[in-house]
Amino acid sequence: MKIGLLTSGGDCPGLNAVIRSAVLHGIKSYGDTFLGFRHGWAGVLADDAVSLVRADVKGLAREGGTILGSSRTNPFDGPNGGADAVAEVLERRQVDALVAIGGEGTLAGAKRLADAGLPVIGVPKTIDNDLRGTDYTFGFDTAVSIATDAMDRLRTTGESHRRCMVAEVMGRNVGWIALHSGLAAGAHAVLIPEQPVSMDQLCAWVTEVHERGRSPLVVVAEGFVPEGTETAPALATAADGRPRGVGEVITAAIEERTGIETRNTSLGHVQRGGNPTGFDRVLATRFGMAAVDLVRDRQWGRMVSIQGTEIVRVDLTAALDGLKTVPAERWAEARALFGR
Ligand SMILES: Nc1ncnc2c1ncn2[C@@H]1O[C@H](COP(=O)(O)OP(=O)(O)OP(=O)(O)O)[C@@H](O)[C@H]1O
Ligand SMILES: O=P(O)(O)OC[C@H]1O[C@](O)(CO)[C@@H](O)[C@@H]1O
Ligand SMILES: [Mg+2]
Repeated sequence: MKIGLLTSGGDCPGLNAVIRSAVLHGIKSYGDTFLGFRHGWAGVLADDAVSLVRADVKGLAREGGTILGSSRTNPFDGPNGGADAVAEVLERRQVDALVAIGGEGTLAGAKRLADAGLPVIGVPKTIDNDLRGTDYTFGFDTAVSIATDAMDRLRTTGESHRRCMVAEVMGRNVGWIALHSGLAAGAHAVLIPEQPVSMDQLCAWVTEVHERGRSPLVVVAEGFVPEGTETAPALATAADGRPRGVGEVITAAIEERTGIETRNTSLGHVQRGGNPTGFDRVLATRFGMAAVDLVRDRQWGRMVSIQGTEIVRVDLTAALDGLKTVPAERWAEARALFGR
C-alpha cells in the first residue's frame, strides 16, 4: 500500500519515532511505500509531500521535533479545503491511506474526513496528556522529565537564597504536566486549571514552608486561573487562545502578600523540544508500528491507543469526547503534601 503520513498541532518529542517505526515496519513487513505530507494538513491542501524511504528515517527515534514539520491548519478551511479536495490529492498521489498524527484538533479533522469516506486513521500525540481514549500520549513523559529537572535546579538556587520559586509549565486546559512534575520535584503547591485555589490558601502554604526554613516551590500550569478572577485580567491572553503570564502574576502576588522574595521561571517551549525519553521512544515506536497494522486492516476512523501496557485500537470518537482532565482525587492526593 502507499501510506501518507502527517504530523499536526503542537510538535512533541516522539513524532519522529512514530514516522521511523511506521516506515520501517511498513517497508520490512508489508512492502509498503510512504509519502510524508509537509506541515500537517497544510501539506495535504497544498499537495506538498515528499517520499519517505528507509534512509530518510535513519536514527530518527532519538530526534525531537518532526522531520515533516507541523501546523495548526484545519483541513476543512480555505478554498483548497474540504473532504473532496483532500480526496482529490490522495487520488492524484495514489495514496491508499492517510495516517494523521496529532492531538484532539487534528484527530477531530481526521474523524470528519473518515466520516466522509476517506481512508484516514489516527495516532494520538500531545505533551499535555489530555487526550481521552488512551492512557498516555508520547511527549508527556519527556515534558515531565524536562520540567522536573528544571525544578530540581530551581530548588537548589531557591534554598541558597531562601526564596520562593515559582515554575510555570505548559497546560492551557489541563494540569497533568504540573501535577506530575510537581510531585516528582516535591513541590509545596501545584496549581492547575481544574482546581481553584485562593491566593490566601497559596500564601498560607508558602509561608508555612518558609517558616520551617525551606524554600517553597510553587508549580503553576499556564491555564490556572487564580480564584476570584475569571480569565484573570492581568494575564495576557494571546490571539491563539493560549493564556500567558500566570507565573509572573502569582509571583508578584506571593511577594506582595507574604513579603517573601519570589522569582518566576516560565519553562515554555523548552518542555516540547529536544530528544524524547526512553519511555516516549518506546510508546511512539509501538504506536507507529500499530498504525501501519491498522492501515493493513483498513480500520478507517480508528486510532491506536495504549491501555495499561497493551497497544489497542479504538474509534477516533473515544479521543474526541472532551479532554482528559486531572481527576479531583489525583489532585487531593498531591495536596496532602502541600504547605506545612
Ligand atoms: N473539528 C475539527 N475539524 C477539523 N479540523 C479541526 C477541528 N478542530 C480543530 N481542527 C484543526 O486542527 C488543528 C490542530 O488542533 P490543535 O491546534 O488543537 O492541535 P492538536 O492536534 O490538538 O495538538 P495539540 O493541542 O497537542 O497541540 C486546529 O488548529 C484546527 O485547525
Ligand atoms: O506552540 P504554541 O502554538 O504556542 O502552543 C502552545 C501550546 O501547545 C502545547 O504545547 C501542546 O498542546 C500546550 O501545552 C501549549 O499550551
Ligand atoms: Mg489541541
